[in-house]
Amino acid sequence: MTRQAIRRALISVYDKTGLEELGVGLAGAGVEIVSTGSTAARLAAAGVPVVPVEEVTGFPECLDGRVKTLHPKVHAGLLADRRRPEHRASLEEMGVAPFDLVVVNLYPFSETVASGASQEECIEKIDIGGPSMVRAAAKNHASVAVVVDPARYDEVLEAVRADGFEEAARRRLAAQAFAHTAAYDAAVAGWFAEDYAPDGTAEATGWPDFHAVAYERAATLRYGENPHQRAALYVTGDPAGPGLAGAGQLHGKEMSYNNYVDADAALRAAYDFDEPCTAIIKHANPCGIALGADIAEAHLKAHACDPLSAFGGVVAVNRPVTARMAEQLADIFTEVVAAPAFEEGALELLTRKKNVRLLTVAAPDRAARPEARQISGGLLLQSADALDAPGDTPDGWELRTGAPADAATLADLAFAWRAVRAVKSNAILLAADRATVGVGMGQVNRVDSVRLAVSRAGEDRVGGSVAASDAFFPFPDGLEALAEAGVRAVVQPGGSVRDDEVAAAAERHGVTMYFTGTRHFFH
Ligand SMILES: NC(=O)c1ncn([C@@H]2O[C@H](COP(=O)(O)O)[C@@H](O)[C@H]2O)c1NC=O
Repeated sequence: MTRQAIRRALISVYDKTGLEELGVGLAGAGVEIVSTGSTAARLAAAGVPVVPVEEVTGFPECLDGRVKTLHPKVHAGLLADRRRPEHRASLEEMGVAPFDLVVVNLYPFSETVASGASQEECIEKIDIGGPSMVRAAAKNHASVAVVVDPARYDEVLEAVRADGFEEAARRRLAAQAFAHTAAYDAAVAGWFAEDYAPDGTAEATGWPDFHAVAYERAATLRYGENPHQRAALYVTGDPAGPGLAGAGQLHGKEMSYNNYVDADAALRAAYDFDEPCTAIIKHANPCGIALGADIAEAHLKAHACDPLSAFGGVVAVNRPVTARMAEQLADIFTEVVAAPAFEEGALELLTRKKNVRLLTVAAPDRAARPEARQISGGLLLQSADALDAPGDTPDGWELRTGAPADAATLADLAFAWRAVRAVKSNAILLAADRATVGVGMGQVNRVDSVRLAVSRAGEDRVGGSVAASDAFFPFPDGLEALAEAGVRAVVQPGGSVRDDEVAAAAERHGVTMYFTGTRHFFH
């Protein structure tokens, strides 16, 4: 059996988009329509002949709609495998007519939870009969076509005219249907697990004992981190929502796997600041982050940090790209520019470069979801590093050595402290005039990160700069190397057993040193 002619359909939809057109088309092709409550009412109002499901079941819809379609007269009609003579005989014996098409979409459970509705209301929006029909029809796709997406109604009408869906098409519809109910169940199970972990620990630990998030493929990428690796992009929730996965691409080549990784790091850095900020990233590390009076100035300063490394970089900004910034960018080979928007003049200038990828990205919703990292055989979850600890602003800092910093120095230290969060650990970041001048990243000891930051800044710029360290100095050597290079103020978490030795070194060199009491490792 390849095509399965569509003569009888069951329609029960919460989202009534396109319902009338579907009903009119089906009825016009002579399809008998069986339907539930308000779906049937909408169809009837549109002049579509419809058989109420109660007429099929001989049982009234009851318990406030909790039971409408949960009946053998419905489910036998959905589950009978018409390739099997004994199933056909059973249907005849029981007086059950089979369905060829099922069109269902479910109560909006996630939307109800997101609206802040009460627990009772959320529970009422857990669809039971809908998923039962969808799963039954999907299992029995050899005999039944199942449609869960109103965007497919045109295909349904085409199939009706073509004497039904091909078997392969029914299988694809079944795959979509099972993905639909799986995502639905993941949302319901996740919601329950937050409050009612079977082992009772969710409330105490803040972590549900079950974690499932449904992702849908949004793009197939040319390759992964390396050309021999396959890759794809998956999104959860709104495919055009906040953050990089929901970005719109205005221009340029297809995004690559590494473009996504770097653009994500760049957005993370740029959106850590309220003031106009530009972050330039290579291999997930910043080669320049800066604030400016406007975005063009921020870009100029960020680029000046390390023009050599900025070649082929990924740029993110937290303000619309202006024509002035675009002029600055025009001569710099840049892989990606991610911004909330591009002013018209900027777009005109940047689109002259064939390859540069221009992305519009709504501000990432950083604190909304736990961060996940895959490890062999498992997944680590952590709450986001939200930059909202008391020690993330100078008001919460402890002056450990030296004279209090003047306002400009304090502003540079505050900038360096937020910016160092975007640098892979061990991270040392040198800054002047609220711009990075030297970044030491990813070293396996802190003193090497210091040396790297100092050498990248160069003698001219390191003198008089300030430094931030993402974690405490375990020994005085790092602090000494900074002071000897000319750094005059340092901000770091503190908390080492050798804090006194580190402080003594800072005192000796006349370095102002603040402790934040909070740490920003980034691996
Ligand atoms: N209880 C049932 O037997 C049942 N059968 C279908 N539904 C759902 O009821 C909705 C359609 O109902 P109505 O046609 O009354 O608007 C659909 O979202 C469908 O998934 C049911 N509702 C909830 O479980």
